[in-house]
Amino acid sequence: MTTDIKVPAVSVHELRKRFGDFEAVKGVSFEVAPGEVFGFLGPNGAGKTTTISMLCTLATPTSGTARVAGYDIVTERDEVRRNIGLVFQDPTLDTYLTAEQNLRFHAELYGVPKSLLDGRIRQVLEMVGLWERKDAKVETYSGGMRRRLEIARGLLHSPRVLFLDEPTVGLDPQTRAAIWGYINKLRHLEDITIFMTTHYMDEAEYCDRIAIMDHGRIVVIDSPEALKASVGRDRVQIHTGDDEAAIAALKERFGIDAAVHDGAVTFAVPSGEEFVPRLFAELGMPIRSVSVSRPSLDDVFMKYTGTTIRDAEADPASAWRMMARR
Ligand SMILES: Nc1ncnc2c1ncn2[C@@H]1O[C@H](COP(=O)(O)OP(=O)(O)OP(=O)(O)O)[C@@H](O)[C@H]1O
Repeated sequence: MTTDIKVPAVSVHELRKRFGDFEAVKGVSFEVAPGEVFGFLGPNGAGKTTTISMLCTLATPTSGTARVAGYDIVTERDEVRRNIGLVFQDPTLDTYLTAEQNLRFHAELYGVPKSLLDGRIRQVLEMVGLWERKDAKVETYSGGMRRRLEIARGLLHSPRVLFLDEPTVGLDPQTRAAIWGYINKLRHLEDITIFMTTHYMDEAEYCDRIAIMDHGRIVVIDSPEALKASVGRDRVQIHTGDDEAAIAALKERFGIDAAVHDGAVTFAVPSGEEFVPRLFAELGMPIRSVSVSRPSLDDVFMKYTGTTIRDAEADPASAWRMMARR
């Protein structure tokens, strides 16, 4: 099998996974270039973990094909496994061992050459800021430190593709920021492709490209910038003394449908800056403040899935509708 650098890091063709009567992944196709940071975004149950598990050879596809680091995920499993690193949602560290012992154990499994091992352990532990704590048992580590150690372990055997399934879920904002700091450092230090899933829109911004997955399908795939540009509408929020009256006036005078979000009357227009002077001149009621924002990835998610990622997860009725649509 070739290891030519020009081979896509990940290439997927019509991949499907069925559990009994339920098809969790309904024929997805895409490619990830070497060196890319690629993000899978989508609500709970969209099929992200199932897809990533197939790519990591932990689940067998029902049909379709995929290659990771140039190797087939069904017929060349061992080669795929040797060339990938995994950081999954469920921790798999041995907590009664020290950080260094965990790494040595992993290195043995992956056959990391002994001559390289000491230097490599130091390098990955320094990268995630745990070198000073290498001799402490993992059971004494905080949740954030454990996640950092898992990232270090995922990198130890110099994989060509690192899979991260929700690397920051359940962590506080400071630790999330630190983990992203390591991921960004990685891009510069190692010749590696990063494939990750996330629920967090702010994290998706760091990716070179994002695939939005919904109900087992990829609904759109592009860079965060291109996706935001594709929304084509700005978000305007105004504060007035009477929200109901403002919503009625927006409808009557401009034909705009507005609603209250985050305590402000909110609506979308093609060009917010051009609209604001007209708003002040023609709304016919006092406006206390106004803000205009460019589309965010939340707006992108709304455009392509018809719901916000928070609503999709929080609202049982919408969850039910999503189930019914399947
Ligand atoms: N082993 C299994 N048996 C039956 N159904 C499964 C199995 N694994 C996953 N599913 C179902 O497949 C769908 C997709 O699940 P998956 O975990 O891939 O979604 P996800 O997008 O990763 O969601 P999350 O963000 O919650 O991890 C879900 O409806 C899930 O219940």
